[in-house]
Amino acid sequence: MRQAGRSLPEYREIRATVPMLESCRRPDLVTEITLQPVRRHGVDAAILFSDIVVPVAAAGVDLDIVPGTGPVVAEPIRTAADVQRIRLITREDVSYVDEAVRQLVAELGDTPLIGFAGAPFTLASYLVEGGPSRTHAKTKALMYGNPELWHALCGRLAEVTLAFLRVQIDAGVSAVQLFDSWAGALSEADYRRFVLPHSTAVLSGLANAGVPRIHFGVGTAELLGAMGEAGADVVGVDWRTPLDVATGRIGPDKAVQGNLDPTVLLAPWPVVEAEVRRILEQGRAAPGHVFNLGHGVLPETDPEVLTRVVALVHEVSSRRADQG
Ligand SMILES: Cc1c2[nH]c(c1CCC(=O)O)Cc1[nH]c(c(CCC(=O)O)c1C)Cc1[nH]c(c(CCC(=O)O)c1C)Cc1[nH]c(c(C)c1CCC(=O)O)C2
Repeated sequence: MRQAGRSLPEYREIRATVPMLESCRRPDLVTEITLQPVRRHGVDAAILFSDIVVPVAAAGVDLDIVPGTGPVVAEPIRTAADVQRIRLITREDVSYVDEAVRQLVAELGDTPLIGFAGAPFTLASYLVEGGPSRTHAKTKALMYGNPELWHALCGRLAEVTLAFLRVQIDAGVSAVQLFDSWAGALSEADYRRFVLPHSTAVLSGLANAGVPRIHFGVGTAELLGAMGEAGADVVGVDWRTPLDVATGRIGPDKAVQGNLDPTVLLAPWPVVEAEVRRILEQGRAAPGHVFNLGHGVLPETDPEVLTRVVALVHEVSSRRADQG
């Protein structure tokens, strides 16, 4: 998720003079920004500072990340010729990511680094719409109206994504997360027909890579089972579905990640504490639970509250470990 960064003054200071995409392409800044939440909060893992559109830009798509809006594409992808414009990427195209990951792995020591990429549907939505969309109307119109072109686009995006994740894994990340943030816009039937094959191509392509794979979306209560089938080891759950219910849908053989509502962090501490404890309890239904928010940290979050949440999660889990 766009997580800790935006709430931190030290992050805002760096970003005050450097545009988002440029900061993702400078290994020194990627390293510093990635380390900031680890230093400040003592989280158990670092998430690489990058963005889901970084590999798409490296593949030749003219785009920018506009503050307060998100990714904006200069010429949206709508035809077969447009799909051809998305090149396959090599390590050289994203050498700054390769370099940043190597630097980070050296600096982080025992703290694992999580790499990531956007999943084909969520990337396709930005590319087809030309920017963020509430309804994903143009994306769905293409999907329903020209399935052949849709599958060509998602097939190409799956190849780019797989190549991007392989670069990160070769450089040393300990786990990867595939973000299908907007998959919750689809019915399960449409998800299975139009999206699952492409997300499966990415996740199953990494089956022998030796790192755990996390698959995340928002508003995916009805899709949790299908998203688990895409081949992840861990399924991310937003705050709408309690983790024990989610485990019932995903099945007993996969871990879960989540699922604190990011807005709860704006509430008084006793409310936050009760929610964290409830989530840790309900997470016990799964064979593993990665405590996290259900989506990204809101920029107005008080960083002190985040530090306190991390400490509370550590306290509860170490007490549990003592009790066997
Ligand atoms: C959908 C999506 C995007 N980017 C991402 C997703 C999938 C996860 C999710 O659903 O949150 C993933 C992402 N983006 C970013 C990270 C790195 C981890 C982190 O620093 O938190 C990660 C994992 C940096 C970022 N990516 C972005 C920021 C904010 C840039 C800033 O304002 O400083 C960060 C830290 C920009 C971005 N990039 C995107 C959006 C919607 C935005 C926010 C636009 C806004 O509200 O201003 C696309």
